[in-house]
Amino acid sequence: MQLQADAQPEAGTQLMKVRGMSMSYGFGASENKILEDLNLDVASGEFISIVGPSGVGKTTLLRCLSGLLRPKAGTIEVSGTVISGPHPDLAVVFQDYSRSLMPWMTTRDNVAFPLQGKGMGKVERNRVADENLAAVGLEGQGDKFPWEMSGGMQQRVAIARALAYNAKVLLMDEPFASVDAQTRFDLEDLVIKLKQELGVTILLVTHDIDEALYLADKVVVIAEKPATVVDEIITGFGEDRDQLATKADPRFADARARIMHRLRKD
Ligand SMILES: Nc1ncnc2c1ncn2[C@@H]1O[C@H](COP(=O)(O)OP(=O)(O)OP(=O)(O)O)[C@@H](O)[C@H]1O
Repeated sequence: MQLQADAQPEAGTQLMKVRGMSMSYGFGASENKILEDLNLDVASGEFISIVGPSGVGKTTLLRCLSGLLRPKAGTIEVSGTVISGPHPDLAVVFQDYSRSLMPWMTTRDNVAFPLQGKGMGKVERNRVADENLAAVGLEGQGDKFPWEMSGGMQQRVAIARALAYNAKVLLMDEPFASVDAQTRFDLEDLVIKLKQELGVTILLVTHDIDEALYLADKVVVIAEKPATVVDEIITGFGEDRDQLATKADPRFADARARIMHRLRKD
């Protein structure tokens, strides 16, 4: 699978830089401060999992990073440019695939649709869509409609759409929370493969500490109210990940204990 591997910036170069970011909902007496003075560095090719207590502001953080929400203070740089809204280098994959795919369009058309904005002709759009469907294990499925597919397959289509757009960073908000356990493991291994083969950078919000550790190069823990980054754990598991062996690694148990301890304090 080659796709856009060449289009990605050199691994390890800084791709996103967040400085002093604060976010709140409401104003004046009813202001609810969610995030405060949050800093984050994302290198090209890195897989970062974001964990934190329920309701702490993980989705709010991801929405700010994607440009869908505007922070109240601070800056977000993508590829050296401060962003103030959605950016072509960023693509979001939501938990609710059934609402993010358009049911009246075939899967090929769902993947190809955003490419119209890039001025690509129909033949080229369909070729790129089919290539990216193949990259997520859906070769030859382009004529199916989303409602003809399982939840896991639909989430693969949503990932293919983000890849087809040639995003440098995939921002994923609990993307596997609505599928069964085995499908979840398959999708986790799919994103590991996409990261390794395409060099795409991934930021994933999850409630699941094991998932966060299994997938990530770095786990970022956010906590407190308003929330900020309270811990960063470099997992150090390397490229070879296995659902059984990696999770049985003593470093996995140590890291899990460290995260749970940090979350219990909150
Ligand atoms: N659009 C909104 N308007 C007002 N308050 C909001 C809005 N969205 C979220 N909130 C509040 O902001 C806080 C953080 O919500 P957010 O969804 O970001 O947290 P989370 O960590 O992703 O939650 P969960 O763990 O339940 O997924 C919550 O108290 C929530 O009620």
